[in-house]
Amino acid sequence: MNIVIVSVGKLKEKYLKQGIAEYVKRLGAYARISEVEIADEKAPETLSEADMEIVKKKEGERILAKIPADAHVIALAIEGKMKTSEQLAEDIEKLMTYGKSKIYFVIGGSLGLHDDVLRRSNEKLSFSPMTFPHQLMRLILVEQVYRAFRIMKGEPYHK
Ligand SMILES: C[S@@+](CC[C@H](N)C(=O)[O-])C[C@H]1O[C@@H](n2cnc3c(N)ncnc32)[C@H](O)[C@@H]1O
Repeated sequence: MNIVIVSVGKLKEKYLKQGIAEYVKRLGAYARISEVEIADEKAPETLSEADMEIVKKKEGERILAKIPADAHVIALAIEGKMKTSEQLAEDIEKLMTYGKSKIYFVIGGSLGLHDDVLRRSNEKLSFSPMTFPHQLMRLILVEQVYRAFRIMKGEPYHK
């Protein structure tokens, strides 16, 4: 299974880099995991609605250019569907059973994901109704994907 995490913007915080690197290393025992960083557009607080749309559109085009046609795309979106960790594990296992070998998780930038990306996605996954910073979201996601593989394999994982 190839897991790709596509996210907008460069990861800056050292503590996040270390945390993500640790879970990527652990996940390596179960799947091929890679990260793709998309350049972000400047998004000052003063942007009009139309300018925000342009920012998201440009970032969205860059995201879509990285996604192959046969990928199963899971967009992270606050308004998406919430799942338990066990459900995520079950869903990844089902995708593997149905021969889907590429799962692309997509995390938006500070303004979120453009509708074109949401339309391309096969599902929208929410981690809660709260808004998380996109860089922190990467760490939370990679931990949950690792947890999913541990659950799938029936291996012990602290609750
Ligand atoms: C700072 S948030 C963007 C906030 C933006 N106002 C919106 O509504 O999408 C950046 C990205 O992190 C991800 N994200 C943040 N909180 C999330 C949550 N609770 N569930 C799923 N994804 C989330 C989404 O991919 C989002 O595009």
